[in-house]
Amino acid sequence: MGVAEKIKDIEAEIARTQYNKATEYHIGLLKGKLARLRTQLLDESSQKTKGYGLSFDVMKSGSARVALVGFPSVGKSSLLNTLTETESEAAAYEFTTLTAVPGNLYINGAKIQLLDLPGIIEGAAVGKGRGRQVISTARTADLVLMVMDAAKGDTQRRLLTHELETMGIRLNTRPPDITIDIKKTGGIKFTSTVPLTHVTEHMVKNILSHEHKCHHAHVLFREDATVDQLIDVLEGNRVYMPCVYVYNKIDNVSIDAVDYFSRQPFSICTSVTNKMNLQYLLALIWRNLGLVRVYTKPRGQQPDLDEPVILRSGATTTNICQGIHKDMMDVFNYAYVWGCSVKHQPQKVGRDHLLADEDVVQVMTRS
Ligand SMILES: Nc1nc2c(ncn2[C@@H]2O[C@H](COP(=O)(O)OP(=O)(O)OP(=O)(O)O)[C@@H](O)[C@H]2O)c(=O)[nH]1
Ligand SMILES: [K+]
Ligand SMILES: [Mg+2]
Repeated sequence: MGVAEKIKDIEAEIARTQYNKATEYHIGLLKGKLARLRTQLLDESSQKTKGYGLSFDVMKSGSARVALVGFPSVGKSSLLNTLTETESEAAAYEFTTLTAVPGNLYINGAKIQLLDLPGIIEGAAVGKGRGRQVISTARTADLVLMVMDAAKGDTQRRLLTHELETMGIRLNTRPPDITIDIKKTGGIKFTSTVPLTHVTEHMVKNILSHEHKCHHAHVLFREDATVDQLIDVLEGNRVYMPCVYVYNKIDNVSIDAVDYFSRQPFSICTSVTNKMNLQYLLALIWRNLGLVRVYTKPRGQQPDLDEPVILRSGATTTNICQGIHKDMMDVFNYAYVWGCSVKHQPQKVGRDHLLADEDVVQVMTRS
């Protein structure tokens, strides 16, 4: 039996087993086995491409990458054509787009890569061919735009989320707060700092020893995590990224449907053909990428507000200095900062100061 068939078997067994206190242990082990097989499947396919990964060969460019993922003919290419200078063929038949097509978005002075991808269908993650390649490419993005046909909305969202999860993508959530420290001896030591309602020590030990052949480790739970979250930590090949759910073609549905979709978490309704809500979409993309604009101010001059330096959230004074000149940190003394990251305007800060969006920074070098 091939790996894909084994996966199907276990999925079917999990689906037909009713979840309760008596079965949760068994289901936990099955999930562990399933995760192992899925990782094996991912590894196998990347070996075939000589460790190159499965993804489409498109260079990253700009400050971030946003991937368009969705069923065929939901309007991904039409969206790329409307928001960027790039032309990607759009048409009324399914699977019009056959490869990855990059375009540039300009938001708040930042250049962001928008990546059009072929449409995918249910089973893409375990099937052969382009579906896996699409999701592998989505794994390299900083944000996923899940584009859907509002007339089919909720089902598409559920099915696609499952496909992405199968390939190790976790949307709109943080990595679980679990640490697993592999040891040489001493057995498995299990501790938690909070009461656990989803897993037991027995289950954790069994998943570690059966599926991972790990018999000596310190396991620490700092949150009430589920068995799926434990498996995510054990498998270790997960990517965590934000996702915006785009319900497109709202020109085709009732106002009640629009109202309903708009209220779903991380969601937006658009009509590409009628250019409805596209400005708000750009604003949502910006917010979810968490980029930071920083303006530099030369001594004795006004800051240059037309040319922000674009940094990732979590950027410090050091990062902006490195952006100005590679040897800047050698002569860095301190910096003055104006903006939301400081209490006093300006405030003197050191090299590890955390910058906020729209801060102004004046670097003072050692004389
Ligand atoms: N009514 C309506 N039609 C739209 C909208 N956006 C796109 N379309 C139409 O939907 C069809 C498919 O659009 P594409 O942009 O090719 O869709 P796609 O998701 O890129 O499709 P694939 O590349 O085949 O996966 C085209 O006929 C578009 O004109 C919209 O907002 N409303
Ligand atoms: K199409
Ligand atoms: Mg397309």
